[in-house]
Amino acid sequence: HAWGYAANNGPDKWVSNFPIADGIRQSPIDILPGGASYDSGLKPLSLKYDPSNCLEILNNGHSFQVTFADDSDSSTLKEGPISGVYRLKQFHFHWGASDDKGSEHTVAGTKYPAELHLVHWNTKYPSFGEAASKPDGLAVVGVFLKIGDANASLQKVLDAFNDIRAKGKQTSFADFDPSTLLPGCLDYWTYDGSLTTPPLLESVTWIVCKEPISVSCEQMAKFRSLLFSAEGEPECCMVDNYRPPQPLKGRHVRASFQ
Ligand SMILES: NS(=O)(=O)c1nccs1
Ligand SMILES: [Zn+2]
Repeated sequence: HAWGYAANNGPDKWVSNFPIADGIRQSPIDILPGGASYDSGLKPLSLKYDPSNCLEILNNGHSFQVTFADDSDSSTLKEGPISGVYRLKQFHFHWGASDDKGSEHTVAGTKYPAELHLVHWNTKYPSFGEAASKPDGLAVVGVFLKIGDANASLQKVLDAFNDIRAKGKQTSFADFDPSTLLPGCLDYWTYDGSLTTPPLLESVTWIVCKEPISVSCEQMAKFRSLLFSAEGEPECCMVDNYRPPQPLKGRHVRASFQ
């Protein structure tokens, strides 16, 4: 049976099919602000996204994902801790069954109700697939979600959910600017890590924003209305699709701020 987040196929079981699960640069991690060292050499993030690159939204059975056209350098991440140009491929979220859990990264043990991942690949490689197997191949920007005011930008994404309730469903999704999902302050922590879902490849430069964005509890309920299951299968709510923090194994976390 394929990997998932249930007791029989969840994060503790992934190592049997993906031994790198016990590797030396696995993600997510618990970020200890006191343990991160300020690096004045870290540049501000340069994120430039073109809403016309937005293609579709899909339920892939693990999360929902908004995919972007990545055949040109019109939606890119530059600077920050990385060198070169990385193209936006997709963004997706991880969330909990209740507001007390759901994020993958944690901050001094604090779990947020959800976490946004904006996935970019290094254009020194020919494609996402190629880049995903290289140590400097991917850069993922992580943004925490915190319960508060409803998020108008996020609502545009949630309004598409009726068409993608079940695994394998997708629908067109156009003219969305993902930068409207970023916090006002782009201070970040950064460390070398991995994909947090199988194949768990150790190819990700993680860039985790210190400042969360807001989400209302009604909007969180909408996340939880999606299904892990496909049409015609017994309904299984898509919740708790997060991997818990992994051992740091001697890695250093750097901060872009003091
Ligand atoms: N959750 S993640 O951003 O590390 C990711 N996993 C697979 C593709 S992108
Ligand atoms: Zn993710």
